[in-house]
Amino acid sequence: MKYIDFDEKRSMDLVLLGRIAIDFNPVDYFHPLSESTTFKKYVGGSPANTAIGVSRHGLKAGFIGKVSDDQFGEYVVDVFKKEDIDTSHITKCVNGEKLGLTFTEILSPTESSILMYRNCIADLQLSTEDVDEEYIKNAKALLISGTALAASPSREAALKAMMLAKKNNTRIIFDIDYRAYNWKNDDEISIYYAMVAREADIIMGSREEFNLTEKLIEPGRTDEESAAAWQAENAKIVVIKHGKKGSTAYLKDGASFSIKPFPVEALKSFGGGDGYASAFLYGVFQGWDIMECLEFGSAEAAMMVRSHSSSEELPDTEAVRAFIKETKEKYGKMIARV
Ligand SMILES: Nc1ncnc2c1ncn2[C@@H]1O[C@H](COP(=O)(O)OP(=O)(O)OP(=O)(O)O)[C@@H](O)[C@H]1O
Ligand SMILES: O=C(O)C[C@@H](O)[C@H](O)C(=O)CO
Repeated sequence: MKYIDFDEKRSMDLVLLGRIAIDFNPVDYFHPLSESTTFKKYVGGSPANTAIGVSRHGLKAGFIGKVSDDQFGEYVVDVFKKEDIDTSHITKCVNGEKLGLTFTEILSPTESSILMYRNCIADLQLSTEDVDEEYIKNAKALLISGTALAASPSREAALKAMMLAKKNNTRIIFDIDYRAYNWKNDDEISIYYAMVAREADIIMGSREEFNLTEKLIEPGRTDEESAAAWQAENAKIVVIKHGKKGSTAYLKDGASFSIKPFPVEALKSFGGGDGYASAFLYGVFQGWDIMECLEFGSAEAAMMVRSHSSSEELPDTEAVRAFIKETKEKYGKMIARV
């Protein structure tokens, strides 16, 4: 069942816009960051992780982004090329801006935090000249990561991409993806998040992220009220995530479907969201029933919270299927559904 009417003739499935960065995750985890001495380097940044995730499922993905003109910029672009992601619209900074670095602290499976180095940052230098109408026109969908809206000129670049997507019938996916860094205040967050949420066909975020989006419109909405309000605009699917409590997809006809997280022994509490988005969106592109999309998303998210990276260990389609099968054999068929 198709929830979103993608133009199947287009060569690219999904173009993602936002940050590519680097994660340094401690090898000596379960210690405070101040005590960790050894880190493993991975591609990071939510939309970059999701680009890798959907590409491993076989979607044809491209990326609009800005990287540093140095060895780290080369590293992330090389990883994308190996992952078969189109890098033709990733450009280099010309004024020495640097790629974002994220040092992660994994204190315990449930207590993680991220320390981001995002001053003079490459990804927020993306500008309107970097956004090409033909590229967006050739894609079935555009995913905008909310952090791209945090500051100019990236903010205008993201809004231009959104406007061109609208004009060319490219479906818009909004991953709210809130990161406190680089935002000036909550009013700005609400102004720019709401602008994109109004135009989006699919909106994905946590309750906190919907609260930030709705601050200047109507604070205090329930999940049902949020879904109905965005569906009165353009949204066909609204996904609201509640971390370990699970997540719910709301459809335009008023129906809602919920899923619990798959039981796993987590290593860290971050990285699940991008695995979730990769697998859920893959299912939507395949025209699966919404419950199958949710199950796939929840399964891949669980696989990623037990992994050390948020990118390198993203699974392919067969691996997610195998994980679902094993988990159901172990815990019973309906374990994942609310
Ligand atoms: N301990 C856990 N065990 C299994 N699944 C989990 C666990 N924690 C989170 N998940 C899964 O990951 C999904 C996304 O988690 P969360 O709601 O924290 O999103 P997020 O904030 O977007 O994540 P991220 O930190 O990756 O940005 C959840 O909906 C759930 O399916
Ligand atoms: O920039 C980020 O999104 C943080 C990342 O470094 C990390 O990959 C993550 O938290 C994934 O959601």
